[in-house]
Amino acid sequence: MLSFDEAIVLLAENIRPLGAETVALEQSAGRFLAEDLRARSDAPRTDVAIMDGYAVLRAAAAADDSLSVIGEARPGAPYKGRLEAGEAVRIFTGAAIPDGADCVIMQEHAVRDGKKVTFASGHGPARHIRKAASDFRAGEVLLTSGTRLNPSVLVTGSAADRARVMVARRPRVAIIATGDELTPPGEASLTDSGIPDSVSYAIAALCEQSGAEVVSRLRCGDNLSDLAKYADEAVTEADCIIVTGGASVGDHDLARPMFSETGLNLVFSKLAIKPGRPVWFGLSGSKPVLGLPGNPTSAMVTARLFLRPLLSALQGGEIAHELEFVRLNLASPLPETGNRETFVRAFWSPAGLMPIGNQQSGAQAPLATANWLIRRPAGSAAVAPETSVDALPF
Ligand SMILES: Nc1nc2c(c(=O)[nH]1)N[C@H]1C(S)=C(S)[C@@H](COP(=O)(O)OP(=O)(O)OC[C@H]3O[C@@H](n4cnc5c(N)ncnc54)[C@H](O)[C@@H]3O)O[C@H]1N2
Ligand code: MOO
Repeated sequence: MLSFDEAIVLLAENIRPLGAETVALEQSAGRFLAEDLRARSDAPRTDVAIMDGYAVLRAAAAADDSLSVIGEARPGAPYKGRLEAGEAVRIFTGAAIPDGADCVIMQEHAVRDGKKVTFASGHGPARHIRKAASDFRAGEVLLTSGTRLNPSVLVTGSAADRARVMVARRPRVAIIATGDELTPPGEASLTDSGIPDSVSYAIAALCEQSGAEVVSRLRCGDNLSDLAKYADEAVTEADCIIVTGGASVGDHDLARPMFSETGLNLVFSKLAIKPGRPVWFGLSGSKPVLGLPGNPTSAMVTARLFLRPLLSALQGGEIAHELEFVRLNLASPLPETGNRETFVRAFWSPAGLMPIGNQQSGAQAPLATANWLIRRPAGSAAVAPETSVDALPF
């Protein structure tokens, strides 16, 4: 069986970015940049005040000197003249420092009397000036292609002063949940033995969160001709197809056979990981098809490990960026692992990572609490609390 790392290499080798389009900046949130974004001007464009107060020539503004207030500087409305010794310009945070000034004295230290201002001693050595281009310079690359425009990144992107940006096309995803037993949530208890389809909703949410557009989400019983029809439609309408369940070896596990008419080049199936061994990946023509195990915990773990990187790569993102494990301390012991690399579900507590009690692949309730995956190599010995482990936000 292939390892997780080997499978990720194969995934990366088989995904090509979908292409790009230009959108208005206000439509770019959550999208992946498909160009390097360069600054159009320096930021700040000039030296600016970082406090409300008075711009002065510091050497000529000793305590109790009375200075003439010769004008005002506001952000976007600079004082146009030149300031001489003995003069002050009323200034507000963000305004350009007038020529001749080298310091802003906060208004809390000022006593204003008509056109005159004096400063009490004790306003300290700070000049309260942000230097021109101290944030970035004109022409500097602020964001590189492949960067996702999350809210903070959008500040940087907007500051580059561009109305339109080139972004990766959103992958159109079709989700097919397989299993005779599945019902829409709200209907299972009305049947004798149905269970709510809990996985496809979560997978759809993960796709949307990862920048994709879910164009269809179907539930289908274990009937090969129906499934084959859905497979064909999905490959026609979507850029990427996700199948849940039916991944294993049972007589009713039809996730791969359903693509036999449409065509499927299997890239990997069955990995030496726990949970999620039956996860599989292939291409139908050039379109990626990812099969997730039906067990809800296995489905979500494999979606985190493979679906997120896959959707990111379709949008020109870095797979490695989606799989940045960090070292964190354990709050409680972990038992030895078996012969599969193991991704332990855990949550973060003030004492460190706390593995969830129920580690079964079919568990659903713990998914409400687990927010980290601890990665443990196959054949790891038991470890004590305080040990540091590799962990990935889940
Ligand atoms: N003889 C073997 N049996 C199994 C093997 C194996 O290697 N040999 N692998 C086991 C492992 S590991 C897993 S994981 C499961 C997953 O297999 P499938 O992908 O075929 O999953 P299903 O059989 O379709 O379903 C498993 C389980 O999950 C429930 N399920 C399925 N879909 C959903 C959904 N959308 N929402 C909620 N729950 C769902 C389903 O009812 C089953 O209980 O196979 C082992 N078997
Ligand atoms: O590998 Mo399956 O996901 O444990 O139960």
